[in-house]
Amino acid sequence: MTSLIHARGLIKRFGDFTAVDGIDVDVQPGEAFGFLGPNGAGKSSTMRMIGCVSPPTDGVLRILDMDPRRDGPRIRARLGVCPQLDNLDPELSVLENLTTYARFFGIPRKVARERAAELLDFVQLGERAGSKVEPLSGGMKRRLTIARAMVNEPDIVLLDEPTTGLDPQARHLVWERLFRLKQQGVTLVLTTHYMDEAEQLCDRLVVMDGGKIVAEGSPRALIEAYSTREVVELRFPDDQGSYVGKLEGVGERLEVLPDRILLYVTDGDAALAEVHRRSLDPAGSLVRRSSLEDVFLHLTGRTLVD
Ligand SMILES: Nc1ncnc2c1ncn2[C@@H]1O[C@H](COP(=O)(O)OP(=O)(O)OP(=O)(O)O)[C@@H](O)[C@H]1O
Repeated sequence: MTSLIHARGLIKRFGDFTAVDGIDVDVQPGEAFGFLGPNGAGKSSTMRMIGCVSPPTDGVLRILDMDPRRDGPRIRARLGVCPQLDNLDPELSVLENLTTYARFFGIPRKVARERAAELLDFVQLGERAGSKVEPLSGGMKRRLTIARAMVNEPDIVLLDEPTTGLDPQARHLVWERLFRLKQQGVTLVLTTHYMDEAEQLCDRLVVMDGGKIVAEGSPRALIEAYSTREVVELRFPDDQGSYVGKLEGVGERLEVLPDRILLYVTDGDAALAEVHRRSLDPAGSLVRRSSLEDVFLHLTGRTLVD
C-alpha cells in the first residue's frame, strides 16, 4: 500500500537549532496517526512540514505521492488543516467562515453552502450557522475549525493539538467528532499531549522528544512496553530544594541512563516519561520539577502531584 505520508530522515532546523532531527514516518490511508510528546518536542514543526507551510531543511518527504518542495499548492488543496490557533474570521458568521474558506478551493458557491451546512450539523453547530464567531466557546470554535478543515473533502486531515486548552466536556465533544471521522475512514494525523486521547483515537503513535522519535507503535503496545508492575510514588513539594531531596529518595525507582532518565509508572495508565539530559544540571543530579512533571503530564494527561 502506498503511504499517504512518507518521511525519511526528515530534518527541520531554525538557524543552528534542530527542531526535528531525522525522523521516519509512514501514514497509511484510513489511519489515525498521532504525534505525542512534551512541549518543544518538534511535533508542530513536523506538522507544518507535512502541511506544506514550512519546507524541510533536509530529508525525504512525500505527501500523497508528491514533493512538498515542488507541489505544495497541489498537496495543500487535498489537505484539511486544523492549526493550533483557530484563525477563524471574527467578521464573518459561522457559516461564512466555511463558505469563504471553500472558495479558496474553487468550490462553487452552491456546493459550498450545502457542504458547509452539512458539516456544521456534523460538528453540532447547525443552530449557530448565522451567528458571529466571537461569542462561541473555545470548544465550539475548535469544532468549527474541524468543520472548516473538512470543507474541501481532504485526503488527510492534520490536527495540531485539537483539544489543548479545552475543559473536559468540550474536549470530549471535539474528541468524539474526531472519532466519528475516523470511523468514516478519514485519515487523521494529529499531535496531542494526552495519552488517554491518543489511546482511544490513534491506531499508531510516535512519541517525540528533542526532535527525535523516542518510541513508536500502537498505543496499547507502547503502554505495555513501558510499564512495569512497580507503582512509583512521587510527591513534589513546591519548594525546589526539598524536591531534589525527595527525588533522590525515590532514585532507585528511576532508571538513570547516560543521556536520559526513564520513569516507570503503573498507577492506572502506565506511561513512560523520558527526561533527556538537558533537564539535568551539569553534575547530572538535579532534575527540574517542571521537566518531569511536564513530560508526565504530556504523556498521561495527569499530574504527578498527589
Ligand atoms: N520558527 C521558529 N524559529 C525558531 N525556533 C522554532 C521555530 N518554531 C519552533 N521552534 C523551536 O523548535 C522546537 C520545537 O518546536 P515545536 O513547536 O515543533 O514543538 P512541539 O512539540 O509542537 O511543542 P508544543 O507542544 O509546545 O507545540 C522548540 O524548541 C521551538 O522553540
